[in-house]
Amino acid sequence: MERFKKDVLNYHCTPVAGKIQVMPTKPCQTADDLSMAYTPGVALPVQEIAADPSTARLHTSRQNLVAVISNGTAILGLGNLGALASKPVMEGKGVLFKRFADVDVFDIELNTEDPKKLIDIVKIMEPTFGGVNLEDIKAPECFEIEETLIDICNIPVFHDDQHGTAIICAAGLVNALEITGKKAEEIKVVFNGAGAAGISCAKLFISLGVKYENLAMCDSRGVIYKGRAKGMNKYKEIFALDTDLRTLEDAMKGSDVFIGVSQKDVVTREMLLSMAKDPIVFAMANPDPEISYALATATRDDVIMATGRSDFPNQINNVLGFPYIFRGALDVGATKISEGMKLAAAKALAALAKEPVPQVVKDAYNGREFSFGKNYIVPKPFDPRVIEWESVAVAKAAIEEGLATNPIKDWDAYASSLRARMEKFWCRSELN
Ligand SMILES: NC(=O)C1=CN([C@@H]2O[C@H](COP(=O)(O)OP(=O)(O)OC[C@H]3O[C@@H](n4cnc5c(N)ncnc54)[C@H](OP(=O)(O)O)[C@@H]3O)[C@@H](O)[C@H]2O)C=CC1
Ligand SMILES: CC(=O)C(=O)O
Ligand SMILES: [Mg+2]
Repeated sequence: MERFKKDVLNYHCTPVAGKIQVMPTKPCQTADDLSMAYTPGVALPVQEIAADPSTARLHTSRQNLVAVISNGTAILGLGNLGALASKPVMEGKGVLFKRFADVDVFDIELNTEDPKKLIDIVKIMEPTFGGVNLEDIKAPECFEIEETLIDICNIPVFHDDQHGTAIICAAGLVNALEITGKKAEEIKVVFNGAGAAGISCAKLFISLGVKYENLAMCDSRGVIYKGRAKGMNKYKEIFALDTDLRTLEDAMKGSDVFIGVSQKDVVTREMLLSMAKDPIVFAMANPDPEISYALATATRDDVIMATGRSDFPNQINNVLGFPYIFRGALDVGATKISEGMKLAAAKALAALAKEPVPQVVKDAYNGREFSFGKNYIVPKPFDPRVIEWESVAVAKAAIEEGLATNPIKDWDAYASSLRARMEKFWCRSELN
């Protein structure tokens, strides 16, 4: 552990501090270049944009630029540690946006817990960005912030902890159900965590067929039941059960699925043993899950076990969502990210997990073999096919729903452009 800590801090400190920088995309070597990049030449695109705002797409970096915005009130599962402390995570999101989907990011950490102030600041910044990714903003404020910004902005606004998480979790659930032969309409599901991630995942589970009466949601006070007075809000109220269950331990007995989006180590061996046959456990709290991978798999050999971490099988993490969803949305100039676009992303991920896995993916994971089954229910983040499957699905859904201001006409050319983006990060021979 000490060694890991040293390596991680060293990774962040050297050779330069932090994880991301800004690079020019045009030459600036000569006086002529300077005349074009800056004054007097720059006046010309200024006038073009003033006359027709849609040309900002052509003359500036806006359409490939996403704001990753946090106030640090729910940093991973570490809690409210403030805006400045959230910066390593937000820079990390920037790295993943770039590495996996060639999207540029400015990370912006805002020193306010006032939703109205945060909304006003983001709205004021709309001319700068092609999209806004809200991150690690705690519930319930995150819901009002996102809902309002979606209404008042003409660019996609997406709270990653809500929808990115829900999309991957839904893809994982669909495949885990297929492997265990269970049906969404019949399963008993326990959620631990009724915040940004929990509420959004639960809503998507309902649209996949899970029944409200079979979904027990818990928060830091235990089961959310009808009539509970303390620690409630209107988002939790939707999932309040008419039940005598009061604790997580009560809810776990006989359940088929456990979704953890809360805190580390809150699920015991006994709770896992009390679940039904072939339990599905997505313990997604970061950096440490609700029950460790080692304890869960040592306790039950019939468990399908997933965590949010990179170092165990089945990483259910929104890294498989936000880069590709924004890639598709930006490329068609989507004004919003709709339910249809989210569902298209989840279906694409679930389907890709059933395809044979190419060598480049195995190489990225020390030569390990992957095939669809209980230890491989969603694609790996280092799978260069995800961009084509997921971003294309999202772009198509945006067009079908009338949300695209710049619809794609030539899908083969679009697929080639996505491959070209990936060639910046993988060499061509690896991708073939
Ligand atoms: N793997 C992934 O891709 C992702 C994982 N996550 C993880 O999910 C967790 C929650 O994130 P997020 O929803 O954004 O945070 P929020 O702050 O919005 O919500 C946290 C929720 O967890 C509940 N909670 C806290 N402690 C406990 C506990 N001991 N037992 C039961 N519930 C508890 C809170 O209860 P109360 O309402 O009573 O305060 C609240 O409902 C974090 O660990 C985060 O890392 C989040 C996004 C993506
Ligand atoms: C992965 C992520 O976004 C989180 O844990 O908050
Ligand atoms: Mg997050």
